[in-house]
Amino acid sequence: MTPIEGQPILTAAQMRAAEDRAIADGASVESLMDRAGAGVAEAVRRLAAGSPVLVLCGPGNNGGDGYVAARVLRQNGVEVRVGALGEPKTEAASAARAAWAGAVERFPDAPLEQHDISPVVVEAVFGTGLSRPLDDDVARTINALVQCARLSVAVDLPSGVDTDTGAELNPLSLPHYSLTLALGALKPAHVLQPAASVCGAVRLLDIGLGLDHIGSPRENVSADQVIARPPLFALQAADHKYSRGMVVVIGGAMPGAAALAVQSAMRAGAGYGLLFAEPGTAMPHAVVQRDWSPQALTAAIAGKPKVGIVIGPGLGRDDAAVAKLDAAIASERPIVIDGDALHLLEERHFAIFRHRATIVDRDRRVFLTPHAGEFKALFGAWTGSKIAAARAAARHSGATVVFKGPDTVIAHPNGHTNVALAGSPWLSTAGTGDVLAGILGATLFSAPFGAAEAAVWMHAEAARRLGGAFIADDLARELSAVRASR
Ligand SMILES: NC(=O)C1=CN([C@@H]2O[C@H](COP(=O)(O)OP(=O)(O)OC[C@H]3O[C@@H](n4cnc5c(N)ncnc54)[C@H](OP(=O)(O)O)[C@@H]3O)[C@@H](O)[C@H]2O)[C@H](O)CC1
Ligand SMILES: [K+]
Repeated sequence: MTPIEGQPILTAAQMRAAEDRAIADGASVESLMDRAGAGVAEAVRRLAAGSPVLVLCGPGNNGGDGYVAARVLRQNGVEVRVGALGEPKTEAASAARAAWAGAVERFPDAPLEQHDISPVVVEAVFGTGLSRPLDDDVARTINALVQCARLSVAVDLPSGVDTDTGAELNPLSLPHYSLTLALGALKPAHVLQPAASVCGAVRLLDIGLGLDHIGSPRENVSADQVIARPPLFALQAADHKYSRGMVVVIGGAMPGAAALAVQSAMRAGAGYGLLFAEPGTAMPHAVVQRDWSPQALTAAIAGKPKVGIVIGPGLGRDDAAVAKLDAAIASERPIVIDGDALHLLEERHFAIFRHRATIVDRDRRVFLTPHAGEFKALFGAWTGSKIAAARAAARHSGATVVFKGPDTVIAHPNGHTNVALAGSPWLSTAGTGDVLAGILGATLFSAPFGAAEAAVWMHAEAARRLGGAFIADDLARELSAVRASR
């Protein structure tokens, strides 16, 4: 079982293509299924620790994996029952069914009884081949058995989630599994909500598909990946405040939000933090404050090689805010556009696209950090996969889009897309977006690969270290330790 940080994410169609390639290279569906079933059995045997196991098998190859797992578990002395939803419909699954020497109970032929319940449930009903919602009685039976189990393991995917979008296909909400064993590669449903929550812990099982080349720069095969712990540049003896990067936060009507952003930038490692805010805003002494004017911005950054602009937190949406955004865009420096500034782009009739030549075509890095509401306002309503929506938005705008949420997706204009694992739910508190925008200002110059990925990771890591019930100010303070650990 492999942890999933840094792993590639493949859609159902990409999985089928990978399976076809492996078969063309000499593997067989049976050999892949044997490896998948044996891997599931080994993991379940260890975790079940002697408890009896119920394996639920569907009609396709996901069910085939289940029959193999049942056989291997029994060979290893585990007490196993098999429940099947109909007869196998594929050759490989039929062969696996035939090799299972025990009884096969049918479900959901009768209402559940107490004796149907098992402390350990292995759910191999549907995987990537699920094509429509589950029948109600099937969904109810699986839900009840999974909910009553002490340990529930989904084989490849929990039945009832859409592989590519992470949507739940049934109106009845799905139970949360203890563990999902992703076979061969992660799929979007393992990282996108709500399915990611249904999966519980996710681990990867290698089934011999030979996917090592995926994500490597030489191969143009799916670059979507789970964000991993990022490398950050180590400080050098000769570093000084400007070599570490200067972050300029342009604030406005709500100075507290801009203050959070600039402090976060400095605690995340920027050498110099400059805030344009209302006079008198309370701030650590290390942060330099200036009164706003476009000329003051030009003067402050003139001759400085590493300057990142963060605009949006607490900016407001009045005429003064519009003028500030225009000046920030005109500065030609890398820019993080967040919060109110995203609304200004949208209110100005998708000015991002009017501005496109100004913002993007000068080999400049532009980051848009919308949450779901801002994303919809900027790019329109979306359906289907959040990964696909973010990718289209990045291509369309020419900016890197950090589509925030419990499943933050980072999409680059070149099509590369990365997804963060679900972070702490305690991040759902006011001001944490301002902190993220500030961190991104700092990682513009400290992350050798992917400033946005590094920022999202540091943000989540600070939250993880804090535990729970923190406020955005605590998150900003915790960044010092997170940065020092990298
Ligand atoms: N990718 C690999 O290299 C390997 C994957 N393996 C496992 O195989 C599954 C995918 O197997 P597949 O047979 O394609 O699909 P499923 O087992 O998920 O299910 C398909 C069958 O289920 C029927 N179906 C679909 N939706 C429903 C529904 N709502 N209710 C009832 N029946 C449904 C479908 O019938 P259709 O009418 O839609 O044709 C199929 O009969 C993958 O997830 C891995 O677990 C193997 O290990 C080999 C290597
Ligand atoms: K399953």
